[in-house]
Amino acid sequence: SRNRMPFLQHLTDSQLEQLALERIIPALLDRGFFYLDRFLGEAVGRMVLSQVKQIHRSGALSDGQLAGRGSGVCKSHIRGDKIAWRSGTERGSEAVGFLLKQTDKLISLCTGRLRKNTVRERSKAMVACYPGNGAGYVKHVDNPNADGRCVTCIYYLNKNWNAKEHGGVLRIFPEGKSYVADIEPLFDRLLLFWSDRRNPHEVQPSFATRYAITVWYFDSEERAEAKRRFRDSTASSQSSTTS
Ligand SMILES: Cc1cc(NC(=O)CCC(=O)O)nc(C)c1Br
Ligand SMILES: [Fe+3]
Repeated sequence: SRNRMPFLQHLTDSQLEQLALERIIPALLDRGFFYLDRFLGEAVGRMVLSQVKQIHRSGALSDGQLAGRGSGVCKSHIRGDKIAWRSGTERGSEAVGFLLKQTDKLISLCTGRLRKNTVRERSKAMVACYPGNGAGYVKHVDNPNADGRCVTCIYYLNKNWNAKEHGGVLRIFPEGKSYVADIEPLFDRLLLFWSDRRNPHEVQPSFATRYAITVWYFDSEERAEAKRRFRDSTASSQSSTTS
């Protein structure tokens, strides 16, 4: 069918392995984050972008949750992104599915050598769009309280992005380091970073439409422990209400 993916996978499995071993693992160990350009290649990157634009046009993107509990501040000043979750198997999201297949391979190559625990699970893909009204995303940590998320993986889709004019830079403040890392959300760029307190980050105000796809990879042990804590806490709260 027209939608069949041109399986010209940009990086072969052996290239992904070389990338993981020679570049990603050393960077994650040394600095805690890593990004590379031309992850999927022009053709497949464009397919992902066109599918994300279609998701946006179809009105499927909803307002991102508030970072702080409805603190009265106008919503768009805390988080201006509009989001939609995709597993990558939906009609019209085949290219997102292909991106996830590539990141799954890459992450499993990395975490197998980086962590004592395996990374077996991940979230769905979160398709995000900052509408370009000056909204950004306040400085935050993705996983401050051991909810299981260990690697944040963001794929950027913005052609001809000029940070001087459009803003929208992702600024990471690596814990304990004297520098910040400014990452422009460029087309076909993949960014990986530890999701915990090592990497507070913010999205600076964006003045053009800014698309990104984020997926979080879970450390199975930490995820299981977080679920246990959640079960205990809800059990105890139920017991208190019945008593
Ligand atoms: C839903 C959600 C999104 C994000 N996104 C970013 O940090 C922006 C990254 C970028 O687009 O460069 N972070 C958290 C902790 C949650 Br929750
Ligand atoms: Fe974040």
